Amino acid sequence: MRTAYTADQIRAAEHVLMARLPEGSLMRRAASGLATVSAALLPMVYGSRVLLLVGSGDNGGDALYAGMLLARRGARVEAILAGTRTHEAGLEAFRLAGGRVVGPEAVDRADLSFVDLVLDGLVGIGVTGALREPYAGLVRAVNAAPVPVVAVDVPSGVDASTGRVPGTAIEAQVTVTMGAYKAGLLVDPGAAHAGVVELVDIGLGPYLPDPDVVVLTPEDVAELLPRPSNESDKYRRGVLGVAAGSVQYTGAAVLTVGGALRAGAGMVRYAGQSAPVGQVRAHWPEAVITELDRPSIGEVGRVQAWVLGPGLGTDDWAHELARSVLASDVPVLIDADALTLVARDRSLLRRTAPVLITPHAGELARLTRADRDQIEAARLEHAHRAATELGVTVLLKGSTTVVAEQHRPARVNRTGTSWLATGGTGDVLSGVAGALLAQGLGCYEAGSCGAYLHGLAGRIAAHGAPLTAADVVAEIPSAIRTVRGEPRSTT
Ligand SMILES: NC(=O)C1=CN([C@@H]2O[C@H](COP(=O)(O)OP(=O)(O)OC[C@H]3O[C@@H](n4cnc5c(N)ncnc54)[C@H](O)[C@@H]3O)[C@@H](O)[C@H]2O)[C@@H](O)CC1
Ligand SMILES: Nc1ncnc2c1ncn2[C@@H]1O[C@H](COP(=O)(O)OP(=O)(O)O)[C@@H](O)[C@H]1O
Ligand SMILES: [K+]
Repeated sequence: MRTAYTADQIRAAEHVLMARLPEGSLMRRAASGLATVSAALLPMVYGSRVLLLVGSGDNGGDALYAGMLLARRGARVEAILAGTRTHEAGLEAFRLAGGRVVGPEAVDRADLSFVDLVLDGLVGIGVTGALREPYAGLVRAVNAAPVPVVAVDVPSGVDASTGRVPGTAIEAQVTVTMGAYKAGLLVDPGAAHAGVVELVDIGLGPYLPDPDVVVLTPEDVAELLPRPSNESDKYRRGVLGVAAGSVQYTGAAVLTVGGALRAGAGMVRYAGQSAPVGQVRAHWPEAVITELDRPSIGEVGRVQAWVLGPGLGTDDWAHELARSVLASDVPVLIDADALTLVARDRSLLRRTAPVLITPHAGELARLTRADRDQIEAARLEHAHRAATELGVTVLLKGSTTVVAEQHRPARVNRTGTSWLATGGTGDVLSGVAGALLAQGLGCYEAGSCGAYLHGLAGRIAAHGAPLTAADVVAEIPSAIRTVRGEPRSTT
């Protein structure tokens, strides 16, 4: 499990560690890691040109000490001192090693074309709000130039705790982060600015509290995924009910059922009207089907969980069917049209069995009456707030998927690909996560493992080219084999 923390958590841990060490030793450790990563990005350190952007705080200090180490190895290192102050000891050490201070005009396009690497040490976990001048102008100039950038600790302009980017922010190829991952490096929009994140161990580990954010590894997912045993039968493995699809949206039913079957449900019971029933029957003879003549699941038979909503419509029939599903005593995953129904009628959420909702930012905006852009800018905060306010587990979809539940670290998933931004892939995710719920995983585990597998299946299906939602369904078994470390094909 990869764990990540807020700026305050990091600061508190650093404080304790620093009190036990001689002054400056943490910064020396940080700078040494930074110089090592930077050197590896240069074809040859000796003779290469490195430009440091140095801000007024310790982030600038890290950059200066790393610049000192590179200068000692023969690099031509220059520093723009952008702050009103500069880390004094760092600057002295930098100068003694042969580093030169230059004016801000060094970021002119012509000058940058001679630079092999920029180290961004303007601001780290100490940032507040949007980057101010002259930092913002320097960052714009560097972003516009074709020069690789290593961000020190956090890309300047990214909020380390939340991943918010309230103004300009550096676009780094690599971010060398000190002591522990910052949550904002793992969540968009911040993550998109960070590039590859390299962690430098400065000995902070024992002093860190419970994490704010967690990222699952393939090993974590493999351990959490249910696996049939000798005693298993289709009922014991988990039966999922699917209430999805309508006359207008028959495909949603097919995709949800497909996602569920491929993700290992022992059985899928599909309940719907005649049009989607015909389609589901044609595509998935494995599904057990109840054609509904009234909006009730009374005749459907026992299930261990429900998926409610993809393509269901929002008319009175759909509303009644939603009420019937939510009146059951098993976990329910609520998606798509059913989220619109819940936004209109919150009383639908009054139940004791668990609820997992799987909105994209627009759907969450409707549910919580927040602004869509604000949700996308601060995904962690909004997912957590919705989980607390609604008393449910929230899986917020998008380029970074966030799974939030009250009193637990947010689980962040980035296995996906932007090729997944196509109609119907969300229905597949509902089927996958629903199947995991039916197999006995809690909402938090089913949501985070479902997002992981769905994203990975999308990546395998896309392979650098457009995909369809049906392709994602087909690759779910490959994704499961991949996390289990089994060969993808036995042929
Ligand atoms: N404390 C330590 O011993 C260690 C600190 N480390 C480094 O120290 C950094 C934190 O240092 P600081 O606490 O000094 O904070 P920073 O260096 O991150 O930033 C603080 C400075 O930035 C300015 N600033 C804040 N927001 C700004 C904005 N929007 N526009 C322009 N200027 C802004 C502030 O006025 C302040 O001078 C970490 O990110 C890391 O790089 C590492 O060396 C590890 C050890
Ligand atoms: N830019 C992106 N990068 C990675 N994954 C994405 C991106 N955009 C969308 N996705 C994923 O694609 C799926 C789209 O779901 P959704 O918005 O519900 O679409 P639909 O309703 O058409 O099925 C979600 O799993 C989401 O996380
Ligand atoms: K920085």
